[in-house]
Amino acid sequence: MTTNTEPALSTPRTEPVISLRGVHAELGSRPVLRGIDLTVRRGEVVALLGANGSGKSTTVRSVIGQVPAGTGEIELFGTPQRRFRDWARVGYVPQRTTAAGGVPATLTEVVASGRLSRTRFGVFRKADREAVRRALDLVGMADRAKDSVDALSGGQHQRVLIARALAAEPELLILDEPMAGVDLASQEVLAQILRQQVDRGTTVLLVLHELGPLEPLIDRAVVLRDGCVMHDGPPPKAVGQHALPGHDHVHPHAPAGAEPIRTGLLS
Ligand SMILES: Nc1ncnc2c1ncn2[C@@H]1O[C@H](COP(=O)(O)OP(=O)(O)OP(=O)(O)O)[C@@H](O)[C@H]1O
Repeated sequence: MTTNTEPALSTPRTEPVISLRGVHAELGSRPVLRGIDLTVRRGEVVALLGANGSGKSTTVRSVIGQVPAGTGEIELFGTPQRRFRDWARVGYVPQRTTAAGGVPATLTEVVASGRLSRTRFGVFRKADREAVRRALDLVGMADRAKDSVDALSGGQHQRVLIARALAAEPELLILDEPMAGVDLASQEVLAQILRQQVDRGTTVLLVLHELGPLEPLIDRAVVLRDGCVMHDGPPPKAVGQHALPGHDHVHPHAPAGAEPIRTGLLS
């Protein structure tokens, strides 16, 4: 008899939740993604990094079908994206939007819109109303449930958008720069919320400019440049732009007006 002390090959973590192979995409007839390979496995927290315009948002938007992929393959939970219908399993927090988009709405109404995918014909049952309340509670905004989203700060908006994504109790969370325009205190709150989700086994793909307070959560960093993957591996260790591989660097003895020395991945 043999005793198997190795983890089973079928451990949930090996299951790809997102899989992109050779993905190309064009926007305005300009190639923006030029052969992206990216796999995110169940339970992983993967940060997508890169300079402005390197294709991070386009990559996540292609995953959720907002940008049509030209060539290449995209799979979600092992199903080709064009056949994937189970969108309630995916929570998405877009980049730099306000929760209301100019439409008067309460926090509950905005968060409830994220639950629609779990309802039958848009009818909210008790379990759905509870899920909405729970999502607001998770982001610490339950006491503001009936307030208008117009009255929120940038960090609070972001929390509501995360609650909207959490309302469907997704297995995969995709967040596009969740920390952008968010004050430090709210960043800590957002990091705490994400930590709870990760502890529950939620898979996370997030676009970041720098790791910041999320650094301890990140399993892997994928760095893009000009629509290509430049690095896929351990996240950079320290916090801040200077810690990221490849920040632009002007040598102290360089002549005035000299071009920055491009040191690597993020330039
Ligand atoms: N709708 C569009 N039409 C044409 N080009 C676009 C469109 N959206 C984005 N682009 C271009 O595609 C490239 C990649 O944009 P994308 O938003 O994916 O980059 P990013 O890495 O997320 O940048 P940032 O960090 O500034 O958000 C950029 O050059 C951008 O100008």
